[in-house]
Amino acid sequence: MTILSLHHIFKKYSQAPEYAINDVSFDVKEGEILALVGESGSGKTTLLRLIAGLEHPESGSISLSGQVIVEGRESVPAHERQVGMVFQDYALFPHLTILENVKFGLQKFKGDKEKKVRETLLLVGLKEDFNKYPHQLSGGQQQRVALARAMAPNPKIILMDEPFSNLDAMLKDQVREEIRQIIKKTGVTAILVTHDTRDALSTADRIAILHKGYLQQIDIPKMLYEKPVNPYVANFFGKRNEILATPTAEGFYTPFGFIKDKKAGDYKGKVKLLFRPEHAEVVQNDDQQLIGTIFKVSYFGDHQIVKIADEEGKRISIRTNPGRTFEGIEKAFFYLWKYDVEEAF
Ligand SMILES: Nc1ncnc2c1ncn2[C@@H]1O[C@H](COP(=O)(O)OP(=O)(O)OP(=O)(O)O)[C@@H](O)[C@H]1O
Repeated sequence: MTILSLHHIFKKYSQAPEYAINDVSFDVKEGEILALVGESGSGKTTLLRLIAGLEHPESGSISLSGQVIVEGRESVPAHERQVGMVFQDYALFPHLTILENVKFGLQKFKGDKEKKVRETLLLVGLKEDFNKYPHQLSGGQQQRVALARAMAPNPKIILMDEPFSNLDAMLKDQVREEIRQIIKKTGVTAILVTHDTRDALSTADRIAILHKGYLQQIDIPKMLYEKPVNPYVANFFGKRNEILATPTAEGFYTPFGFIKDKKAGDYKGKVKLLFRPEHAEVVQNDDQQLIGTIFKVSYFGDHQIVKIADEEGKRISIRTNPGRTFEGIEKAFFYLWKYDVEEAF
């Protein structure tokens, strides 16, 4: 069931020459985790603030839980929207204890506040002394307190702005998984803003990609990765290799050799063959169609990237398993098992 709907939202800041948000529409389902991704300035934070009621659009409407909260310039004030916010720097009050910080979010709560605070802190996995102050906690623990404070009043949706950006790389992987589990356990709907594609891919059920205030695509991670609707989306999740090729009725001539493919007959001018490093395979047998010079092999623990150059020195990258050795090997045979074709000019 849909819990949040945005319809044709436009937002322009008064001093800015361009719209920060351009005709953005999408729905979020109940219990879903949606990641808003995009490079700096793409409009992620603006969109989050529009949903929270901290900014107002020029036009468009937003509904939350069946209630229209924004209709053009008319809107329900932020504090009446039942939206929980987790800020990038957690925004915990330094002079309040963990318990008091979470209790602060419950000012309008009618029941036993103390009990609710303790229940929520346990829910987010905090077993610490609740009378500690924020500075006595690790980054990951502070984030849980911020999440508990946002969740305690039972909001309809939780909005998280760059929730993982203050954590170091080691902690990040663990915290991402924990936060996802907590959100899923409670069944709350969440939108998180991130510029890190790994955050989005590992935490979200669906991902929305923004570029210059325009929504490019919203879909499950696999679809964004495998079926990007445009080159911007395709390149957002890691660069793709490009090989310039000449099509014939039988296949594509490339600087690395000939690729048999009847599909080539559909093209007239030069084309680009686009593929990700994991969509090609380096092989030992020399009856393969493609060959190049090994330029560099980089080891990353769980995989290796082999850079292969054509005669002019133009390189492509192929991912291989970490056990392969390339010592003393000059030439590599490879094939592409999946690629897109685009007209080159
Ligand atoms: N208060 C403001 N006044 C004027 N322009 C603003 C304001 N806030 C944001 N903008 C502009 O609106 C656009 C979108 O900004 P926004 O902060 O939403 O992007 P973002 O994707 O969240 O970026 P970042 O990842 O850097 O936080 C940018 O061009 C930005 O310069």
